[in-house]
Amino acid sequence: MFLRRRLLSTAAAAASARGPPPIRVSLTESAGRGVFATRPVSSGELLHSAQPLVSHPSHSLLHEVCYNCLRRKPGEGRASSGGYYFCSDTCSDHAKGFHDIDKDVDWSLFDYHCSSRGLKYPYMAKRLACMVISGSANADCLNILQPARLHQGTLIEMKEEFELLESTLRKAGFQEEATAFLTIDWYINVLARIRINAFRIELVASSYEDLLSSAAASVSCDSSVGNAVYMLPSFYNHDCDPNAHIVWLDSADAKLKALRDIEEGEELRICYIDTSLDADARQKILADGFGFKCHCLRCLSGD
Ligand SMILES: C[S@@+](CC[C@H](N)C(=O)[O-])C[C@H]1O[C@@H](n2cnc3c(N)ncnc32)[C@H](O)[C@@H]1O
Repeated sequence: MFLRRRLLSTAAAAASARGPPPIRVSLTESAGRGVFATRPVSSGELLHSAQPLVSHPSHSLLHEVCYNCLRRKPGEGRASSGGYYFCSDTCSDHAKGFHDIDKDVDWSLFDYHCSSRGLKYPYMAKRLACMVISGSANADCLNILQPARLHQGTLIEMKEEFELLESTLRKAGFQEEATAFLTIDWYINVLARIRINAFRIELVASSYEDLLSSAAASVSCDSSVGNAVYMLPSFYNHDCDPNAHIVWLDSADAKLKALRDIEEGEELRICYIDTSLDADARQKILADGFGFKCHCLRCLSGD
């Protein structure tokens, strides 16, 4: 057993020094597409990193984290003309597309609508809309991701959000051709994908100051710095006893890591929810939020 583990980790270490990430996306038997290991992977190994397709800070931390990468502001940050903080010139340059659009728009009605209802996903749709208007993203860039099935009540709420987003952008006077993509169908398509695929980002404290701010944030129930949607991480299926996990060190750049030794060909699965919940609570959240019944070994054992 010991020798096998050593061989596995030596092979994985040698392979990780070269080449592309040790994963491929293909069809599973019962959970749509999934991510599979293309070689043995050892516990703790970094599978790959991923940058967000779209992200947005939590509303309450809008001026406390980088408007682009969600890194926490260390004491005195550099405010931009719109009052947002960017942690570096790279982030400020990267955000130029959507920030040039959204800084001149009066978002007060849209913000009030979302913040008074505790809505976070419309902010990501708003950011994507600004990215599309600026030409830094395609309107259909999330279409490859799996959409959620939406209920009638949700569709009615989305129509209201859409009308606010659309009227806010129209009032700002953008050329009609730049906003031609902005239809109710576009909005529903985007939100349906964000609902299933968005990650709530909680940073791992990388310094004593970070530790203190995340401790303070957890007391005020604000431990998440924002939300983001990624491409590859969206193809990972769920398991209540996962063999991989997603972590964020100091920004929205995600790291996918193995939680144990993994064989070549094994499916890599992460846990979408709090693993400490009991089986009934887990099943309810997965059915309501993600639309599936979990048949993982842990659920089957009733744990
Ligand atoms: C983030 S996506 C994962 C990738 C997805 N399978 C695809 O084809 O794009 C989440 C969706 O995958 C499916 N899924 C994930 N884990 C599953 C599981 N353990 N059992 C059944 N379906 C699962 C569900 O439809 C869920 O809403």
